[in-house]
Amino acid sequence: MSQDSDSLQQLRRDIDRIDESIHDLLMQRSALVGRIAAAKADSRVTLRPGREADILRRLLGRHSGEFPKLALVRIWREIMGALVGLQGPFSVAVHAAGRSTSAIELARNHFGMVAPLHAYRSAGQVVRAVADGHASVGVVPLTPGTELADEAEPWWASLTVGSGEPPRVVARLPFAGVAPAQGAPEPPQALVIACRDHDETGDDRTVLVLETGPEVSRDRLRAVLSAAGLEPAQLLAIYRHGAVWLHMVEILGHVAGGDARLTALVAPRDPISHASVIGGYATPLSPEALT
Ligand SMILES: C=C(O[C@@H]1C=C(C(=O)O)C=C[C@H]1O)C(=O)O
Repeated sequence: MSQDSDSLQQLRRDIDRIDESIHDLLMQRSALVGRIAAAKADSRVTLRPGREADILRRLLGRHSGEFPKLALVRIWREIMGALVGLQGPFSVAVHAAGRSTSAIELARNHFGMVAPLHAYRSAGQVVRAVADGHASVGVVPLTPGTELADEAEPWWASLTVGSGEPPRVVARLPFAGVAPAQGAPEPPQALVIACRDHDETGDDRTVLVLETGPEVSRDRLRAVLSAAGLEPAQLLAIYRHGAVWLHMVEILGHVAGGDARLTALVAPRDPISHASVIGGYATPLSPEALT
């Protein structure tokens, strides 16, 4: 026979009642899935990263009380990951570089426990798996500021070409990251690709690939972008290949492919000979937004 006090027993009955309410609502939320899937019948990809970001921002905006925001985000990531998987086939291709499991962890944390993950040995294989429809989305590790020279073309360069609905960058992980512990290395990051365009959310970043001649400094590139009205947020990677340099750059805001500022970038006297939008994403939540 339990020794717990009557008041504890009563509190536990309250918790059981609340759990059942949460559970009922979860089942109700899931019951909408058929209608949601039907409304997307003409779309190859059911995932909507922009909508998911809107939901999380809205909930965090109304949140109060003791329950930790990070835990709130994690619960909703699990719910949304499960619901995407109920709308049709959904799988995640991950570039598991070397023995590192960090991209797999990022993918699990974002897409939840239910989504099947498949590890690939190269980022190029991940892009192909997504392009061919073998995977719904791909997760490729990102180390901002990466410099590559004369190796095989990086995966992101291949997103500038392709017809039909080629893979595009649609999210940056972690969407809800925590600040690294003091002295600890930068936490792992990744980009998510899928065969659809990013939906504007009102707080977004755009990823551009810029082609220049050699010896274009970061400062020069920043100046040229700013002069064209595009605010560079971060230089994500550079690929130096003989006389052709490719730069993957993150821009503040949502920039559509046909934006006049992109045309202005490729002016005859400027160092940029080609500019392509390869995707975009809802700006990830800052660690401050989660405390
Ligand atoms: C339910 C939808 O499909 C997916 C699941 C979502 C959810 O569980 O809220 C949100 C966006 C989509 O990734 C939707 O598009 O609204």
